[in-house]
Amino acid sequence: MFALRNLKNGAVIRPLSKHFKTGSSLMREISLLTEVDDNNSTHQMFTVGGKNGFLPRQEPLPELPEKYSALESLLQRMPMQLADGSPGLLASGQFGDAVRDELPIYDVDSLTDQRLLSALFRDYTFAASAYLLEPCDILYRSQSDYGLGRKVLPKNIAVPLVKVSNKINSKPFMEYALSYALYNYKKISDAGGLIYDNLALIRAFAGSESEKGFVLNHVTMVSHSPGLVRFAVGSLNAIEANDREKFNSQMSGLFETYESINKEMEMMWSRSVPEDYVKFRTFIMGTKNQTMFPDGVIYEGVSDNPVTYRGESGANDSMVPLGDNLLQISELMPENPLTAVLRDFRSYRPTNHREFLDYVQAKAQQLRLKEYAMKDANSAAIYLSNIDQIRAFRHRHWNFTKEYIIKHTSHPVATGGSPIVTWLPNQLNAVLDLINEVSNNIDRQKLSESNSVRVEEITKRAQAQKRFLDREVASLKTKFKNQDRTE
Ligand code: HEM
Repeated sequence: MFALRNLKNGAVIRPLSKHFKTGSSLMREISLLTEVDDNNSTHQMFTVGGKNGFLPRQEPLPELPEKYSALESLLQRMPMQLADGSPGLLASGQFGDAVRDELPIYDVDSLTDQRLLSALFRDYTFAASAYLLEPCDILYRSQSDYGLGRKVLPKNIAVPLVKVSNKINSKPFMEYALSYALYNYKKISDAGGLIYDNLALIRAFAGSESEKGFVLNHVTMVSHSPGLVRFAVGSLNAIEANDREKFNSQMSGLFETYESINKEMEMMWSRSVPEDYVKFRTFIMGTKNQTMFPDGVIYEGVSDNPVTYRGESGANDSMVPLGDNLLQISELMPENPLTAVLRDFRSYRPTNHREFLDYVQAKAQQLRLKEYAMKDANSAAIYLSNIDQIRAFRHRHWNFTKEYIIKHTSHPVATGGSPIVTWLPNQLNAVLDLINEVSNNIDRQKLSESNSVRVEEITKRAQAQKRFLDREVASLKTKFKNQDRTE
């Protein structure tokens, strides 16, 4: 059995149970583990830990076993451009026919090995998205219009996909962590680290350098997340022990980790060319709040009732939500339909991530992290610096969205189903407002010299960005329709 102790280096948090509820008295139920039983193949792949952070606890399985060779072969021949430069099935619009002709209904009933189940989930979701969106991609390439997707997911994908999803507790659709990004990398050299030059993609739609850069840049950012997990838990523990010095050092560690993540994010510009993004983006679109699927999708052999799901999106990453929850930003988001989308996004992630984030949110509320930070001017400055890192992330991210998407398409909805010009600014605005509020409540006289300069810089920048953002969104709203529509 696992020992329930505090999180330390190398620890994982137990795949949480049906028993978890948010509420102060139930906090202990998410007791943190100190030992990983890597040999236990029935433990889910995504267990948050001080060693692996938000990445899977074992490297993703890069290739399916021989028994699934028809699926493996389809996925290897699928990308627009294959490794040798020749066109794949999606380039000629032959993927759908190949699925119908070649793919048996694999029996997955007896499977319990989570590493294999996760690989099958990744691969069936790739096949499902390619199948459903292939007609949209063909039309978009000639007319910059997505038209309609396929309405029925055939049973040779739908049936095993739903079964595998149930076994790993996810929705039966392409997902950020479990499919496209965080379960889609392999190391080139086993001995090497999780750095960009040592990583390759397992599956792809376009097969281009830009798609590789887009996906793997997420992975290299998330490779810093073990620090986030350790410092977040450390900050909460420090408040519980009323140890201000430790609180400040843990929050400083958190700040430095976010800074490294933001620095890594900046590499996106050189690793993935903005003009290329719309070429593979079609395949990561969802079926919810998208014109391509006005009636949803029927999963043949599963149910006659159509279903819809949000598409793959970094919005399902856990690093920024961790900051939002720990720093008590989440509860300050405005109550509006856009914020409801933010909450809905949070259900599209591995269960253990979700439970960890819920835990952090409830614990930060219970311990009143913000209030604790604000009681001491220098703690407040470090707290503000962390909020500023969340701002830096959202600000750069908004710039990505303008350069990679808004400049190249008039489609009004992002892959996750959020309105393209209002949703991201909704959260960025809330963070800018919070910076203003926190900064106004810091007693500047009590700050060290360096913290004084830091607070001043952060405040001025946030005020300037706020003025600019408001004008920018007002202008963009005149060009994009239905930007208040979220369902
Ligand atoms: C070219 C690069 C990128 C583009 C064009 C882009 C685009 C978008 C868009 C349009 C959304 C809105 C949600 C939706 O899909 O409906 C979104 C959300 C989000 N993406 Fe990205 N993204 C990029 C890179 C990244 C990276 C590298 C990360 C790192 C993990 C990331 C994390 C997020 C997060 C956390 C959100 C939610 C933002 C919030 O809570 O305010 N994205 N992204």
